[in-house]
Amino acid sequence: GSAAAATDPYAALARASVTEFRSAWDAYRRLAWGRDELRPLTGAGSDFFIPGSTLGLTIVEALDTLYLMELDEELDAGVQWVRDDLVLGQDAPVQVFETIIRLVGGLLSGHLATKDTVLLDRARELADRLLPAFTRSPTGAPYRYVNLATGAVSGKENHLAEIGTCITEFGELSRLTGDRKYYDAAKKALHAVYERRSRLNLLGTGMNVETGAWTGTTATLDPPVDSFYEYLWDGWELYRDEDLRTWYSTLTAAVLEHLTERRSGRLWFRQADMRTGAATGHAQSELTAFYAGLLAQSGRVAEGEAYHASWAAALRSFRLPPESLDYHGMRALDPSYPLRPEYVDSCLFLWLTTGKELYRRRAAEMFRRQKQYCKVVNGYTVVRDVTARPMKLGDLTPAYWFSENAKYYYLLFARARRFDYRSNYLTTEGNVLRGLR
Ligand SMILES: O=C1NC[C@H](CO)[C@@H](O)[C@@H]1O
Ligand SMILES: [Ca+2]
Repeated sequence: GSAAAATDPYAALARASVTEFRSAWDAYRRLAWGRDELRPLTGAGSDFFIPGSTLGLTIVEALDTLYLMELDEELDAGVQWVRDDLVLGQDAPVQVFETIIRLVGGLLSGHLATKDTVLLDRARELADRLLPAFTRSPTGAPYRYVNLATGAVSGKENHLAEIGTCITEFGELSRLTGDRKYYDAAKKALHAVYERRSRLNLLGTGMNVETGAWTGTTATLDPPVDSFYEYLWDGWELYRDEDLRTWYSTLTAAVLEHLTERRSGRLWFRQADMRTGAATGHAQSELTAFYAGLLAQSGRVAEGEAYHASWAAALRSFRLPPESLDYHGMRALDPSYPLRPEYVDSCLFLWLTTGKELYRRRAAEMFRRQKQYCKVVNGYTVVRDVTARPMKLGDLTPAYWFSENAKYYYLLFARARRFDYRSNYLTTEGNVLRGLR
């Protein structure tokens, strides 16, 4: 290779990131092609959205990763499956949030990568089937489920992340189709939550979308709230909607005032009563590790770096991040590791924001541990208990692994020719909506 390759310490990791992706992708193609997800130990497929049916989840989630890795034959096979075999009008309820971030987002990034208009048509058809969840809601906050064939809605008690994580996928659809109804529905949902914030500008965890009553009054960054905050900032970043920046700034100031906790010099985010601010818990989900990247992207670089350092310290106690930990004693509350991407998600965006090699080194360490503990004959599998020796493995390759982990490692190590490292946007599911070349 060129002289540069000889001196690039990440060239080997770049090649390895593609090799590891292919081990899982080839196993999926061989054993579960067209199914939502792969069970790598049993070598079977599994259903994510509708029992006994498929929406081709892993194929749709992998489309832009295949494009970035220049695996164009594989990409063509995936697009062909969407054109020939993806059936959307299924007479069954689907979870609106998961369908938007995974399928609408995956179809849109696949369209932006390939310019294939069928992928855009499918994204629009799917969004039109999901819209009744928003338009039938008295508050504008969407119902949790909608039947893709009949438009029947259900699940009036919904969570904040599920209510508020759609404005970038829906906004992109409005931009590409010229129809603002998608953006407007997503913004109305965000506002339905924002206008019910407490006097302290704190939010709860869930809402009755018919009455607007809070169903959970604990203020937290953990799921099921997490990406609500992410999409306020992202919506401002993509569409320069001043309302979204105001809502993000107001709510983030309250989070930093009432939820930050320093423990043994480490920065964490506790649970509190949304009305009084009184501390009510000190658990921390691994999913909240995304917040380190969001803080840095939204101008709070020091806090973002400090928070990522807390998770790097946690990784020195645990070989893989537990799903949830008690940061008062660094005890695993949920010892599973379902191949979560958030720690590496933040490595990528802290590296892009600060330029510090530290974040590529942390990502490389996580890549090595994922390979050491989660790699099996048919690709990668989840871990049921990271504290057991040897680790107890589960039997699933989550579709987000193809859209997130694998993509983030590649972008961090490979100097991807098809990615604009200076100007880009990735959704909470890792779908690239800006910056594909
Ligand atoms: O925002 C999300 N939450 C859960 C998954 C990854 O942990 C994934 O669907 C997405 O990143
Ligand atoms: Ca996410």
